[in-house]
Amino acid sequence: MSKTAICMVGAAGKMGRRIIALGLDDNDIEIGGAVESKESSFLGKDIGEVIGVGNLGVKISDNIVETAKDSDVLIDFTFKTATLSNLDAYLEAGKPIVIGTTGFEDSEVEEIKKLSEKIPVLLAPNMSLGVNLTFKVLEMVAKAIGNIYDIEIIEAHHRMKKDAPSGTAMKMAEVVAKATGRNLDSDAVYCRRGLIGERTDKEIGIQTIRAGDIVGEHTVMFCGNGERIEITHKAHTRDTFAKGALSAAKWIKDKPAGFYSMFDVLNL
Ligand SMILES: NC(=O)C1=CN([C@@H]2O[C@H](COP(=O)(O)OP(=O)(O)OC[C@H]3O[C@@H](n4cnc5c(N)ncnc54)[C@H](OP(=O)(O)O)[C@@H]3O)[C@@H](O)[C@H]2O)C=CC1
Ligand SMILES: O=C(O)C1=N[C@H](C(=O)O)C[C@H](O)C1
Repeated sequence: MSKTAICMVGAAGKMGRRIIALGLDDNDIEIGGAVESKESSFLGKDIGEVIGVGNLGVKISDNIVETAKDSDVLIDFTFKTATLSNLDAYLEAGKPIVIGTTGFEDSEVEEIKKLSEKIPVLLAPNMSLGVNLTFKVLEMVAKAIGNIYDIEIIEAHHRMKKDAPSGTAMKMAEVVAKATGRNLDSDAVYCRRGLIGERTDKEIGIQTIRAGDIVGEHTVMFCGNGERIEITHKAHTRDTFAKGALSAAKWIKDKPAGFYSMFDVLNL
């Protein structure tokens, strides 16, 4: 297998740093480029120096199109407004792209899907094997008992996370809503306070915790009278997501234009 050169957009961020560090340990990956925002204090610095592994000869740039020239695949872990404002540059770069950024509204996902008519795009709110397997388990459980038992989703993340609920929690909600014939626009309840009255059968509760350095935890509860099932995934390290992003980059390198997810990479 020939090597896959990656251009990391959001290179100095928490995920960008781990993807580059693990990429350096991977014989099938090369670091082709590193991109940060126009305002970044890291511009012009070597990404290897920034992540503490010594000079790699890869300077951090704010020019996506130029930087992507030395890469096979782009990887974006930034912030939703950054991803959306970079879409034109991604099209001009013309390389396959893996997007791990979260927080997109449905209309914004449609914008990303438009890009996938021209280039291969993989969008996934969570790149871990365990979470993607959990999506499948949730579909099965929700189909079996989701219309008899109450469904609640709880997610917990570190204090620096900017979007809520997490992209993973929203995907879990989407999976159980689809499996039980519900509509998140009308049936999702994001937090409760005050004289809220009895719970309805249809609602899917989605609760958010932000605290300390929690990497990422998701629990979906199916609660009946006399018992409950809790399906939980806990990420112990960001490397779990970073490894998934690198697998996705290798997988998408030779794919035709289209809209892909981690299910395609993992054959789920
Ligand atoms: N799919 C998955 O498996 C996972 C997804 N995520 C998601 O990935 C995203 C990033 O997470 P995380 O790394 O923790 O966040 P960070 O804030 O640590 O990193 C984001 C990086 O992107 C940079 N950035 C901002 N705007 C631009 C721009 N226009 N062009 C290039 N770079 C830019 C930021 O710079 P600055 O700080 O200067 O703004 C920062 O360095 C989030 O949406 C998160 O939810 C996270 C983990 C796993
Ligand atoms: O911001 C994070 O850290 C994470 N974000 C993703 C999400 O929003 O689902 C995935 C993971 O849980 C970590």
